[in-house]
Amino acid sequence: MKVVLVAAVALIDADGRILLAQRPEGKSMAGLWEFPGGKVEPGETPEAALVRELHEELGIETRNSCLAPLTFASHTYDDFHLLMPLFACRKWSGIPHPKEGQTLKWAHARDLREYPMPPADIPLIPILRDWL
Ligand SMILES: Nc1nc2c([nH]c(=O)n2[C@@H]2O[C@H](COP(=O)(O)OP(=O)(O)OP(=O)(O)O)[C@@H](O)[C@H]2O)c(=O)[nH]1
Repeated sequence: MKVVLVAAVALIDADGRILLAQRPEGKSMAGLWEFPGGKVEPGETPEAALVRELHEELGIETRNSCLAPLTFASHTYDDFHLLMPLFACRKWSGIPHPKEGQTLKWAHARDLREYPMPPADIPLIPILRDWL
């Protein structure tokens, strides 16, 4: 089974809300809400991948030192196994804008269950709720 490394981040605002992005039509798992992030390229660190993805997907800037490891997901999909470290980030510059057709939503940790998420993300919800 192919193991795919994807870095994801819980961006947390001053009110303790978390940024979710809804996968656009036409992509796998369209309509589900996920944490910003993406595949780690060969030779890239998860932190560098996130700094890059946050710039590309949301138009915001952050740095490695603002990304704190929180937990991870390890989930077997039909065609690959997803290994996804989840970082927490409270410091960035700019305002997140959907640059790739996503819909963005700031959600309170207690409301996360109301957003349909990919199966790999489900075990992360109680961890975020307890941590925030
Ligand atoms: N960014 C992100 N990806 C997630 C989450 N949960 C989860 O299962 N994934 C999966 O991890 C992969 C992320 O890859 P990506 O963001 O670079 O790729 P993509 O969706 O453009 O490509 P894809 O069409 O190949 O799925 C996707 O298969 C996505 O479904 C999550 O919370 N955040």
